[in-house]
Amino acid sequence: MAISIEAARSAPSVASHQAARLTAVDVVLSAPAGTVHALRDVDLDVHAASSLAVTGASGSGKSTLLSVLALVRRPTSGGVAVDGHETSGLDRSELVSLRSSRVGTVFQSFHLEGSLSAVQNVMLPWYFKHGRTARRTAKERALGVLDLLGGVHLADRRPTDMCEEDRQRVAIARALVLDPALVLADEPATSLDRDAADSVAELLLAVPRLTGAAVVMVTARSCVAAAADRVVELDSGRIVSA
Ligand SMILES: Nc1ncnc2c1ncn2[C@@H]1O[C@H](COP(=O)(O)OP(=O)(O)OP(=O)(O)O)[C@@H](O)[C@H]1O
Repeated sequence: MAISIEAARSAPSVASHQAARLTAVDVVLSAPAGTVHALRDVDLDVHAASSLAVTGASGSGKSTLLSVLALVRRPTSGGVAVDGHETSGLDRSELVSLRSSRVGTVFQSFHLEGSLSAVQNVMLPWYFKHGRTARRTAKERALGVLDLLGGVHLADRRPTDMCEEDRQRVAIARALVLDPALVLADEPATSLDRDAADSVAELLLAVPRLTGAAVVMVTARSCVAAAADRVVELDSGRIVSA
């Protein structure tokens, strides 16, 4: 049985706290010509069940911000909390565990497994977390999320037999299958034509309403940013408008 929109809405809620919180975050990176201050004194609350667009010129720190939120890059200084969990005291395996259970990521180039059907792709994070023991539950959950995103008809198709918009629909479903508090997307529609890009952006911006997750999306398109609940603009690693 597919999971309905109502069931997804009643999934564990993050409403009692922020989906993510950055406090005075600095990221300093080593570069051949010296050091680069990729993020400077960034304070940011990502509210549960809301969408946030991140904009800024090339090199302003957008991808670095997402990598910090994804718990992939530790800040040089400052605090990061995801879904109410402070991360500064966590070791690498604890960070990986928090990321895999509470953060979903949507990649520009989909990163779907071509030899698997859509529903099998969506089930993958479930298998990594729970093993193959709960196969039936995994499939029900995957079909439910595909249904939620208007993609249940794609379930048995392989990524190679779909248009790019539908591939990204499947990739978004995969990002949602473990019911994350936070979904991150770094320019998720760059490789798509304008109409498909709009549909993908629309779908991502609907996720907070559909599942209660917060969505943080890097976008260069002002119309997409304007459709988000909030916009932050970065300039040389600083938030210049929020
Ligand atoms: N691995 C790295 N090592 C050193 N410097 C880096 C590294 N990654 C990014 N930088 C630098 O950090 C700054 C911020 O980069 P970042 O990729 O976060 O910006 P961006 O806004 O996402 O840019 P773009 O829109 O071009 O992807 C830039 O000056 C960049 O050159």
